[in-house]
Amino acid sequence: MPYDFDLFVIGGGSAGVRCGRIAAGHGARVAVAEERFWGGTCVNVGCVPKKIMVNAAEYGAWMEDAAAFGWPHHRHQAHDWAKLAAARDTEVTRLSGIYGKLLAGAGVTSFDARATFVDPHTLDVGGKRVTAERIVIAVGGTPTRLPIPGAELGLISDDLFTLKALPKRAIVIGGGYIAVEFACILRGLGAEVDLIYRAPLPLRGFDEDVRAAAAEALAAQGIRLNPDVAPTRIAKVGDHLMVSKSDNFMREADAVFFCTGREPNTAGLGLDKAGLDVRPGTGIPVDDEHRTAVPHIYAIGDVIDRVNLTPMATAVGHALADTLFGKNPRKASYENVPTAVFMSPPIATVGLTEAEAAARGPVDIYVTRFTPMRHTISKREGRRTLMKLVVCQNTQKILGAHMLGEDSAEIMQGIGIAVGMGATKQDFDRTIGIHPTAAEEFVTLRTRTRVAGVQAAAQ
Ligand SMILES: Cc1cc2nc3c(=O)[nH]c(=O)nc-3n(C[C@H](O)[C@H](O)[C@H](O)COP(=O)(O)OP(=O)(O)OC[C@H]3O[C@@H](n4cnc5c(N)ncnc54)[C@H](O)[C@@H]3O)c2cc1C
Ligand SMILES: NC(=O)c1ccc[n+]([C@@H]2O[C@H](COP(=O)([O-])OP(=O)(O)OC[C@H]3O[C@@H](n4cnc5c(N)ncnc54)[C@H](O)[C@@H]3O)[C@@H](O)[C@H]2O)c1
Repeated sequence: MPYDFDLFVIGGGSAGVRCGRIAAGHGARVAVAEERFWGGTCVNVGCVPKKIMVNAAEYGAWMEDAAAFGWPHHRHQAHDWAKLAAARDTEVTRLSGIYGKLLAGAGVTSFDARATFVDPHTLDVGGKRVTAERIVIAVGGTPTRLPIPGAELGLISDDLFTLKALPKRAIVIGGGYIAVEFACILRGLGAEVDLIYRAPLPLRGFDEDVRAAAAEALAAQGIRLNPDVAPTRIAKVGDHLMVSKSDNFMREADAVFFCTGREPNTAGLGLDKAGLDVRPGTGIPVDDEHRTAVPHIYAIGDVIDRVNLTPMATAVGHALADTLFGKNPRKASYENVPTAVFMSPPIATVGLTEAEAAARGPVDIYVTRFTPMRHTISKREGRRTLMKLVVCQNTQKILGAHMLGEDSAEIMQGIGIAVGMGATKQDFDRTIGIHPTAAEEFVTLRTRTRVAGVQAAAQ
């Protein structure tokens, strides 16, 4: 039976647009449906508007730093939220438009509509029946709220980008990427911020030294840290909100943000009609070729809930299109994915944490902390840089590199190439530094700080 399309992609975000565009470039007849905004989360309510706001938040402190370098101190007025919002929205609209145009340019048929399964090869696309030989599910995820009384009074990450004004006092619940980034944005723009998280340190999953340094940096910029707290209730008291838990913990604010994770957008997609049995709120299971349990249906990006990052989504979408239509079967690797948390100062990392590496065998640990040159002059508190290398004792390969400090994300991209190529500590040591930079510390870490993982080796 002839199908309307060779490939139908559900979702016009990072993963879906790349997959559809590349498949069309290989000559496939492709359609992509997007129900909300072209470019998806990254462009509209994620990486892009977030990074613009991170930049905005940093400028305030830089203006103060500049005074120590002889510049007049100009920070007499409060930040102009409306001006920032307008500039941000203009950029987001521009980028979202580019995503739409990229598809049109590649010859993809675009549907501005929601797509749901009717049967394994048929979709309802905004009321129209469309068939496809292969289907890629790239529907992303949605922010979640905690199931506590008053949760509906709280905001989710999308809401930061539609707020009309900076809340004077904000509570951010969560200790992950979005929570710490949002806490720094709000604080940097002038809000009083409480960060409430259930663990002793924020950023579970990151290296322990980095987590401790992150907590220090957050506190130094005036963010009130509330570790080991799982809130149980939000209530409206007069014109403000109160977050509480069962003992006498209570915090008041004008806005409460839930930054407590995201869940895959599988609800109402008709997966059962496609023959897929997926538990609500969980990622769609796929094999290592991103094939679901139904062989002609694939799932990529945040909807599989594996590594929820834009470059991972696009890499996988691209590889899948090359595999299916480009006569170039290949996989994007989930190993050694570099990542950054754009808090202030940012964290960037690639490879294994000390704990992960030590569980596999003996490792040499190199750690350094220092005040970057800019802040020996500015005297700004809480800007100490942390750099760390985790090195396999047997092979001397770099298993992990971690940094908290200014420009860490820019620095870690290059380190990621070296780590991915299997660079050793000796390769790092023989590289000539660029002076004077913070980055040169990565190639001048001469003294081992400690050894870890000896117990794992003994077992
Ligand atoms: C606040 C925030 C900040 C982030 N910052 C970063 C960052 O700095 N760096 C980074 O690498 N990652 C970041 N991320 C993560 C990144 O945005 C995601 O990993 C990435 O967008 C995932 O792409 P995707 O294509 O899988 O999903 P999405 O981009 O979410 O795209 C899915 C699309 O599918 C559409 N859709 C859903 N259901 C249907 C349907 N039935 N029919 C039609 N369309 C449908 C949705 O509207 C959406 O546009 C951030 C995320 C958030 C929330
Ligand atoms: N800079 C970046 O690359 C970037 C930025 C933002 C988001 N992202 C991606 O988006 C994903 C989602 O971000 P996120 O911050 O929403 O998720 P996350 O998984 O990073 O953090 C969720 C936080 O919510 C907490 N939490 C979850 N359930 C809870 C509960 N019942 N009670 C109390 N706390 C609870 C967790 O402990 C954690 O601290 C990230 O994992 C990341 O992959 C990336």
